[in-house]
Amino acid sequence: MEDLQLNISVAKTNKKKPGAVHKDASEYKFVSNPKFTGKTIARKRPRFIAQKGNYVKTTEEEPNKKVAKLTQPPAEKNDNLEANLRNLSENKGKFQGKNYQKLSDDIQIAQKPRSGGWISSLFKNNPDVPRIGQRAVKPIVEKVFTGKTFSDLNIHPHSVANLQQNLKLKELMTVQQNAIPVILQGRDMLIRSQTGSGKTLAYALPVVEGLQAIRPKINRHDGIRVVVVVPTRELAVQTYELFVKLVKPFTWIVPGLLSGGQKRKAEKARLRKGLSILVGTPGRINDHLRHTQSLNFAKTGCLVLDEADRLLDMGYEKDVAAIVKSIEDHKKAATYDPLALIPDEDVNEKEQIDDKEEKSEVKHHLTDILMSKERQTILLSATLTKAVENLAGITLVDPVFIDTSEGRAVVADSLKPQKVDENKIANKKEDIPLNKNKEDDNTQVGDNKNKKEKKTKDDSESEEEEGERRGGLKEFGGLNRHDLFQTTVKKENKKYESVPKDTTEESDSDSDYEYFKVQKELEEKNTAKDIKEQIDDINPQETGNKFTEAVKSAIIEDELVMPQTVNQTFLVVPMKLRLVTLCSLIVEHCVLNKKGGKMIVFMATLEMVDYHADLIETVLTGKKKKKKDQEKSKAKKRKADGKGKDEDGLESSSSEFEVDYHEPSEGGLIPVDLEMFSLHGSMQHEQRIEVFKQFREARHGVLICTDVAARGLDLPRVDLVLQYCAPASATDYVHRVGRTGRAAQVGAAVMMLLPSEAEFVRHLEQKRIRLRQADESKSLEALRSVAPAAANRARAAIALQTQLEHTAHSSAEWLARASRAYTSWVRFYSGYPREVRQWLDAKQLHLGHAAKSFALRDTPAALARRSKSDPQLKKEKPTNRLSVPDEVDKKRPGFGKVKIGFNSRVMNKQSSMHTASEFDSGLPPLEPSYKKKKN
Ligand SMILES: Nc1ncnc2c1ncn2[C@@H]1O[C@H](COP(=O)(O)OP(=O)(O)OP(=O)(O)O)[C@@H](O)[C@H]1O
Repeated sequence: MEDLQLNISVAKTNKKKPGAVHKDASEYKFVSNPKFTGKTIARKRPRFIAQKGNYVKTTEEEPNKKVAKLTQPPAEKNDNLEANLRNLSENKGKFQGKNYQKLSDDIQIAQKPRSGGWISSLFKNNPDVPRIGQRAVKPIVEKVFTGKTFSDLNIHPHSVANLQQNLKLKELMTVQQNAIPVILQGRDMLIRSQTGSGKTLAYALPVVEGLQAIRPKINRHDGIRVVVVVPTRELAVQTYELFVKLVKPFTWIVPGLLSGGQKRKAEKARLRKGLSILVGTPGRINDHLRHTQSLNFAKTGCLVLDEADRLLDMGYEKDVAAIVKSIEDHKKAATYDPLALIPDEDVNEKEQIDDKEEKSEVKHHLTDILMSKERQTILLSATLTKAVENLAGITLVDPVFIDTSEGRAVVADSLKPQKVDENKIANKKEDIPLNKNKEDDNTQVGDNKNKKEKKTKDDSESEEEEGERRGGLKEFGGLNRHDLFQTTVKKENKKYESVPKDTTEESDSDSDYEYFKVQKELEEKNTAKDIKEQIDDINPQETGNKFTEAVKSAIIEDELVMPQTVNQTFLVVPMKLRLVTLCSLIVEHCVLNKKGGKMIVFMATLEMVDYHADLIETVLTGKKKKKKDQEKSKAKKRKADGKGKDEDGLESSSSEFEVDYHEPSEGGLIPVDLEMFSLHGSMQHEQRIEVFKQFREARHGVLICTDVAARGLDLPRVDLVLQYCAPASATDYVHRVGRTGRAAQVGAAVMMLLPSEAEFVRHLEQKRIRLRQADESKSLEALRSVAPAAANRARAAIALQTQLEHTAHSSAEWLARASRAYTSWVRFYSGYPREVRQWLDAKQLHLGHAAKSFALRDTPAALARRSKSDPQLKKEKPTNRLSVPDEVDKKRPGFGKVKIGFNSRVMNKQSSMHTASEFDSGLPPLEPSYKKKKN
């Protein structure tokens, strides 16, 4: 190891009044000298020079003249430290670099602030904040609600009543109105609609409808009928919970959850007991496919890939491909079992009769598919990528593309090229319920596809004529054919409106039967004239709106749709002011806001999340922060190593720190009442789900998180999304912002940018996202309530920054966490994908200022040294650890043969690297990466 010459100067390196007492760690300077001779050399610049333990004061005018000899060193502790340092340098062989670092940290911690706090140069040398003029951007609009109700759909009245009474949902959302009838037809589908637009219900409701209609009724031992794959555990829990609510009236349908991090044994037992609907993360599902015999997809008739682009982005492509392959293989392998068609003996006679009648009345083709060897596949996302297009190409057969944004094709069907008068249809789609598939194009779907539609044709001549005229147009701008009877059916349905809230028995097939009878009668009553009148309003022209074309053009256009109810702004803040600005925005929104705001703060790395959540909570609320799990494991470790000493044998400092709140003097802070939550992919599973549930229930508070919370999560009442770190792509921006303004609620989104990053908004404008620059001068205002004695907001910010720095330097643990957070952010920053690097350029960063924004007082060089010696900071580059290594693939039965149809190179590797560390499949390591050598 390189020799180190440690020049300990007790003078501050920057200007200071002569004779001042030196208390800041930056006063010490460590100089590397390869020609180290063992001597400690005094430097000229400092006014206090260390000479063999004696402190000698010099003057600036006569630097070599000793004017006074201090009998005592400035502080005993510093003296010890200095002696330790010297000792270390002399015993260099015995110690590794981290020991030096440990001492350097101890020196920093030993420094106490002066009574007034450190003088912070927060407001000096900051770059000017540029004014980014707003360009005329016309955002793409998507109408959220349709004015139609669930009873307008051709679904079971118990479902309608359940939605109204238990889920409190009445009106149909656009995507639901468009997608549900098509899904009920059993068509494969790609759905794109904006965040918070109700996509989950758009597929979950028809799936439950299809399942409940199967006769004889399915039971949990029949096998898994529906598989729903989602990218994160929280989303899996959320989706599973929705299914639980939807199947309430149909208790014979059993949903189940497989998400990473849970005990495999419990999940195995659940699978053995049997499930009808399986919701899970791809890694975990695959894990069970390999290890759990009872997981079989032979009966699976529907596969849903939610947040499809993210599933591919996260490196799950192999797992997704393996799931698709398993479904195909299991279905093929399943032998035809004629006995299965014989009803159970214990089914009573009456039920058998009902079943028979209902069987002949299968309402939806989806029910047929769920009973057959076919498969329906549904892909969904608010944003599309080339990888999704490729995935669609592989997994979808004769698909329909539904895009709910205005001005674009509402529906693009792969079956017959159609030219649609888009504007007219967009205008008409809310008002005019249309009939769906026509006979002439149904033939292309396959014989078994549209039994119900055949019936429709018989019922209505005019529909057939219309179908011919439109060349079999699949225009799902309205409701299915049941809508045509909606008014009368609604009246008749009244008697079915109440659903037992706690249904423990199977729903009564009597009422089902009666309902179908009434419905049939009503259908018959409906005249051809009525239908024609309604359809005549639409006169779509011919040719040209095919699935692939529509998807391609949607991807090429690369325009993103944002909820119009979200007020989007960006705030340009110089680096040094970022942390205090963040605190100010939190206080303003969650403390000063009388209604009590609920906000999400997105950060780049899990180290940042952990550190900031604890630091801000400690300083703003004055609470002692205990990280229970960490503390426990540390306590155990300490016990094992010898009481109170760390691995270097040095006294370990307490990891807890209580903020000393002074009487409101100039530098004093008063604690505020604030609920803090943090969420990232490396948290323990139980903790992670607990935080998710707690924040979901909370009325106000702050969630600091990584992008693990950016997708699909429906967290009620979130009225502000703050992006503390710029997103890795415009798509990520959309999904982060999408956590607010859901279901047409009002929300706000603020993106914090550095002056060097300000032009990033131009990139978003190109995607038709419109943002307004917020006035940064007011962003610190809220801090005056935290530091009431401060003369102005700048003083308040300085007081807060001082306290933040003081806390960050209060123990070795804090300091290590701060450094880790800083280092992880620097690494993250230099890994921004190429598309955005011109605006988010690591070369533009001022690392010294950046350190300040992490409440650190070190120089970048010192921080780099610390990160090198930090055993906890992973040295290897972040890898896509969710994908299974190729060599492991080969060992899996059947897995190695999977041909990955969608080009994994298409996926943005950079972006997957960014997210890789945030997500965890919950899988144990497949093989130990190395074996420890025993000496
Ligand atoms: N018909 C409806 N009426 C009112 N609210 C609804 C309706 N359907 C769904 N919602 C609510 O809308 C919210 C958003 O729904 P959901 O989570 O399905 O959106 P999403 O489109 O999947 O969003 P993301 O793209 O972010 O995943 C949920 O709170 C849900 O309960």
